[in-house]
Amino acid sequence: MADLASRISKPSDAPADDGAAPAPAAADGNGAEKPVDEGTNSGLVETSYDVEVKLSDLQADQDSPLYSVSSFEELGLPKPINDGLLAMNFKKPSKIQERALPLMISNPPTNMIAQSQSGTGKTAAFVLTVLSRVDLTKPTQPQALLLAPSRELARQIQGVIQTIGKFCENLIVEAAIPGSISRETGVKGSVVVGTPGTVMDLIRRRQFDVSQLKILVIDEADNMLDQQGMGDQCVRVKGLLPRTVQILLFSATFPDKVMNFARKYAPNANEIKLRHQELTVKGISQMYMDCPDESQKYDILCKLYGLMTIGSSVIFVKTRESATEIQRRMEADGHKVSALHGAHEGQNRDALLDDFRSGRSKVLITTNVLARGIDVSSVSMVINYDIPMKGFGDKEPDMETYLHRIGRTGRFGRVGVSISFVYDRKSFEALSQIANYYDIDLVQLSPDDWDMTEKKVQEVIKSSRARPDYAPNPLGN
Ligand SMILES: Nc1ncnc2c1ncn2[C@@H]1O[C@H](COP(=O)(O)OP(=O)(O)OP(=O)(O)O)[C@@H](O)[C@H]1O
Repeated sequence: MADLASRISKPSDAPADDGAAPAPAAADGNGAEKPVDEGTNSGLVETSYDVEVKLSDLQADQDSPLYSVSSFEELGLPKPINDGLLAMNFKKPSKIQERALPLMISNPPTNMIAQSQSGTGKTAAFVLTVLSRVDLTKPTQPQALLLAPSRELARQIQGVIQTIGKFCENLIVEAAIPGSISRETGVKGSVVVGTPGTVMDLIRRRQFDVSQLKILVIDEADNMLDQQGMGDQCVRVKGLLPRTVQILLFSATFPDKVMNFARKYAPNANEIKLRHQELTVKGISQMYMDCPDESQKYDILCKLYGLMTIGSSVIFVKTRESATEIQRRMEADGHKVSALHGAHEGQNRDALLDDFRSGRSKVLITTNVLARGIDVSSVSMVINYDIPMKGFGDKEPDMETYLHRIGRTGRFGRVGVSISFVYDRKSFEALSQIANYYDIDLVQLSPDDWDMTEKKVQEVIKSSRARPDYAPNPLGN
């Protein structure tokens, strides 16, 4: 407890936007108050003034992971790819894009292990490399394979490739996730994005010809290569590919243990690494809620509901059962929430996430299945209802999962809030270790001072509006 105590700011010590994105440039509107969401019982109110943070300001700040000096044109990518970037309104590369792309697109192809904070544009970095390698005169010959840990992330990456590649004639991008590839035709695209199990099945059944693959990308690579998880499958997939394949491994986190394995998996790779103290995104204000005991967590969550619906929010819980149970109770209490986890059918999961992306649903309760990679820019709050733990018997805090979960907000220079619920010595100590590891000062919220809680959280959320120089994401998020 002492550790966490040294890491926290009491409500009166620090402004709510401590550690948030650079100072807001302007406030417009008159600050008039209006009810947040009729039909909720939170009684919270929303002030209507927006605050603008210009992306161009962030990209001029040398300390920002979005900083860069060059332009996409300088990379010399083919015109259809540059046109795709223009259509996305990507004006300048982020730091990871600027550093990694020249190394990845050069010839002869070299492997890459690349790390960069959540929401800083790793996807576009590897997607541009993939597009630069594909020969569009062979549209049905698989040439690039991208692996991701969840069907949602695979679908999202497929969408990004299709969007950036929309001017690349004959580009066919297929998703290799359960139920997506017809048994009769097999894989008939030049780019394939999938989950390892399905990809493995397709290759084994000879429905996916990998003989001409030039590039293998593994997103969330530390998770994918972990021997406790999908490591074996990724090793087997690689064993079936041509030996010359270029391997790109990307993640926001690379614990040392996995890094050693990653170096064997992608030999002689260029490496872009960060220290763990550099991993948190400034725009995310990290807070914690000091709950008196476990039974009160649910009531506190319901009290926060009004704030959660100002933008969109994700609530992370430990198990599928508790996701379903919290959804049931919140709905019974008149709140509108969705729950997405691995027990749902694939297509049901797709529909739930599509609703959340489009804003039709604003509060999503989920498990670690959506902790990584999912990019929905309107998410302004993440709640760790349960602190992420790992190891047999949940003995240690899961540092990586914490970072990925809170990274669902604060995407590409936006601001957001994360609130981690603690209620006993174990959860307190786990969060304290996380705070020490990443060198973060967590702001304490108290359920006994609801006015202060509301003020601190609202101050951040209010400033999380879309930037004026950033076009809406063509994926609709
Ligand atoms: N150069 C750019 N200019 C403007 N927006 C960008 C640029 N590159 C990426 N983005 C946007 O930034 C957001 C976050 O990017 P992305 O999803 O690739 O993050 P990430 O680094 O993969 O994060 P995570 O570690 O959470 O997977 C996306 O909405 C993307 O469209």
